[in-house]
Amino acid sequence: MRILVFGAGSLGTLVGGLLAPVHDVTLVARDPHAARVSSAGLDIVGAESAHVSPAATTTETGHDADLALVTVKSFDTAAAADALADCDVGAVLSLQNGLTEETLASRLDAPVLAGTATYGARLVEPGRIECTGVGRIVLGALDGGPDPLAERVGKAFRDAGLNALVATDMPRRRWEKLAVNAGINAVTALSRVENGALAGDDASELAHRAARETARVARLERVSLPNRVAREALDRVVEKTAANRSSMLQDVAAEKRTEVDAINGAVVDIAAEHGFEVPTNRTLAALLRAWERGAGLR
Ligand SMILES: NC(=O)C1=CN([C@@H]2O[C@H](COP(=O)(O)OP(=O)(O)OC[C@H]3O[C@@H](n4cnc5c(N)ncnc54)[C@H](OP(=O)(O)O)[C@@H]3O)[C@@H](O)[C@H]2O)C=CC1
Ligand SMILES: CC(C)(CO)C(=O)C(=O)O
Repeated sequence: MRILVFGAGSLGTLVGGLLAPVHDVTLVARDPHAARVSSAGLDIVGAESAHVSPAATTTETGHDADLALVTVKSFDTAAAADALADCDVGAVLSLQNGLTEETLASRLDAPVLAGTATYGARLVEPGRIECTGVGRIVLGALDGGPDPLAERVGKAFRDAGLNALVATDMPRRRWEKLAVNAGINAVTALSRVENGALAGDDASELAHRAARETARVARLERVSLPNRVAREALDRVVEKTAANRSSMLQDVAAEKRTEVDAINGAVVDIAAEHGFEVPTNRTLAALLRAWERGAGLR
């Protein structure tokens, strides 16, 4: 399969690198990373190890591919979609956090698949990517149900040895992940604690409230996500990732823009479309945006 990875930073470089031994992979990345991969190849270290040689470029448009993986941060999704509109791609799959697929689908003619990724990735230096945890990629039709395209993509990923599952219930899975991220990411970023600190603390009640509100909005969107399921999913992730610093906490610590707009902000916006108020998500989003403005990031 000819696979274009649009936005090959941490996650995109890892997934593209793992796909490269079997597929024709092109990383669209920034220099000096793109130049280094082009000239000397890519070292994958950590929980996976390999030396691979995908193509790498900073050129955003004019590509021809069977599949485009979108791995830019959620706030760069619209720009990525506009660049992909000037490529010839057969299908698009987002592996991002937050609700980004709708932005892609509204700007692109190619079919857009939904995806979630729990692999951990960190770009150590140009040309060197660390796999910090072997997770799973789950993908499927954006509206749910069986999908031959998703099956083909899932098989292509598994052929390269990736842990990939094709699911027929992506709407529920996306909203469940959103509920987890709405609770854990925002609360850990604002209180500067590891995920495990949410267990049994006052802050855990706040995270649970954000997740419950998200589940309620999911149901308004006709996605079956009971509050209990969202709460249990959050508790499970807190337990399994207790030592993790959430991606949003890492962003805040590095003074980088966060993905709040596609997480808590998306919950607020979609709730508003239904005339529904989500005070916890609204407060968390307002605080994170205030911090971003103060840090000159928006
Ligand atoms: N890292 C991880 O372990 C995981 C990440 N995710 C999700 O995956 C997504 C990506 O995260 P992550 O990989 O960590 O983020 P990164 O910031 O490491 O990677 C995104 C990369 O895309 C680049 N980029 C943006 N626009 C362009 C463009 N037009 N042309 C070329 N390159 C571009 C960025 O460059 P620049 O910064 O210079 O703009 C950056 O290098 C997020 O939604 C995240 O939540 C999900 C699971 C795990
Ligand atoms: C699951 C969780 C909360 C793990 O830290 C995550 O997705 C993130 O940090 O973005």
